[in-house]
Amino acid sequence: MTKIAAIIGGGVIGGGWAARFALNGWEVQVFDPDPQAERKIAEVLANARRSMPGLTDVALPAEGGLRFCTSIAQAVEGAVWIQESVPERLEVKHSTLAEIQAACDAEAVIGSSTSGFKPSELRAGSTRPDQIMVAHPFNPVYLLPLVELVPAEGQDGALVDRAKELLTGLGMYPLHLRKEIDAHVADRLLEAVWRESLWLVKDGIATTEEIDDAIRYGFGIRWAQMGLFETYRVAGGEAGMKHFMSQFGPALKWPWTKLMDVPEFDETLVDLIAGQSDAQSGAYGIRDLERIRDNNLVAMMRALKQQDWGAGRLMKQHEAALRAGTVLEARAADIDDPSQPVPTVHRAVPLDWTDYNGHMTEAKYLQAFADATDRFMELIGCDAAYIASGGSFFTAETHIRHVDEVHAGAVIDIRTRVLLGGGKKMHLWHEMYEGDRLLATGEHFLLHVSLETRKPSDPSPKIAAALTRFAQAHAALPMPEGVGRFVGAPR
Ligand SMILES: NC(=O)C1=CN([C@@H]2O[C@H](COP(=O)(O)OP(=O)(O)OC[C@H]3O[C@@H](n4cnc5c(N)ncnc54)[C@H](O)[C@@H]3O)[C@@H](O)[C@H]2O)C=CC1
Ligand SMILES: C[N+](C)(C)CC(=O)CC(=O)[O-]
Repeated sequence: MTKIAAIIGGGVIGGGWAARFALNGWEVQVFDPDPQAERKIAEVLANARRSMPGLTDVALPAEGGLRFCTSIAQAVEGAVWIQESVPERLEVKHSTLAEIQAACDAEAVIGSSTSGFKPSELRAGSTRPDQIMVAHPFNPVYLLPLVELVPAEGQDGALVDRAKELLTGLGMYPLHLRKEIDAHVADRLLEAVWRESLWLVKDGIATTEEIDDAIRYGFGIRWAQMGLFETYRVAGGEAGMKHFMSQFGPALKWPWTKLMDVPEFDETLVDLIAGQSDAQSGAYGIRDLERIRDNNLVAMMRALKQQDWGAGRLMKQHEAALRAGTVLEARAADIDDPSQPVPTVHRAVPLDWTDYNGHMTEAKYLQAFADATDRFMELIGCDAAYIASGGSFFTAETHIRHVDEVHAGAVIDIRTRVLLGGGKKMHLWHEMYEGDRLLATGEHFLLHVSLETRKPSDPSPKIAAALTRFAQAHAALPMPEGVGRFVGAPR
């Protein structure tokens, strides 16, 4: 069943939420009185379409529609999730929430993006206070998985569980805060760093660029993968956290910090910071910086995914959920009709698969075809358990033809045919498509081997039977154009 999300306030954060929902297959209804909102959301969505699908190695669901509404009442109609992202002023939040509740389904979740207000403050004067909770995201909402989910004391547990389930379904990480507090958890940390940084600039100790360098060349990278406490545990050496605390704890009482004071936010400070920021980053437009940020975030999260760690582990779990129940999960025996080429890859082109020519780079064609081969091997029973028992296939020869271009964010499908399958031999033909457009073909000859002797050997009877089943069925198909081609340069 199609799910509907209402986005009330479509600025930086509302636009990010709209993209997160739409790219996960939800229908999105937006209300924002700003005449520029449609244009701004279209730009955020374009960035999201380019970057977000590359987080997983399985394609996201088909994108949901985006509809701009002329009133809050129209936007919340039929919505099971309503995300309020209006400016951070309590009276604006209150009037918006009242308008939402006057029209929305009583069962819908109302999440507020507020960076600082407590849910009890948001709910004051509400007709159905139990429906409202804080769902505080991080910019860019379409890439960063964290959402601080802050219910008020005594809030309906079933609704909180439903909220968590829906957010998890969007590939997000709901961090359920047990107690409400001003600015939640993450913003308290960020505010502390922000305040101290303002002091460092105001006092002429460091420029905005030097402070950014202090973060991005060092502890920022560390934080992205282990956070604070785990990082410090490691820094305690073999004796761990206790040693770390006894060694560095007393430093907290040294005059290192001005964290309790806020520098005067006068014109001089604003001009000083803004001027340095212009000198540091003014050569780029905001949309350029957004794209640079997105490229880096996707590459970092994909690296963490490979390590099965932190935000990367979450991406892996989301990917498994996307794969569940699709043909990409089937086994050979589950494929009713083996007469057609088998779908082996269904994914988007990630940003880091593209090159200086602005399209998918050649090495990644081999990776995509290798993934298709791995998937086909798994399908016929040559899975991790079989390989651990000592048998596998080695590729002996590969021929790739690049037929057409493909760009970041595009969904590609690979369909695989068996040209020859019998005994030790497996001759595969992969075709890569974007929709109906043929992008590339891959022809691969593989031999079954014993991983002990490293020599060709017969596969298990089960694998042989599954391979033969496809080979015989595919033999009835016309021979694909390009089979057996070589690079025919004139000599
Ligand atoms: N910008 C950030 O880094 C983050 C902001 N937040 C929170 O998200 C919320 C929104 O912040 P931003 O998106 O940054 O602000 P923004 O200024 O970019 O967007 C606010 C949008 O709300 C619209 N708006 C104003 N009154 C409205 C109304 N009555 N009904 C519907 N829309 C209305 C405005 O036209 C504007 O497009 C705030 O509560 C903020 O604390 C949360 C996480 C990060
Ligand atoms: C600056 N801010 C308080 C609005 C930031 C956030 O709320 C979260 C973020 O994305 O850093």
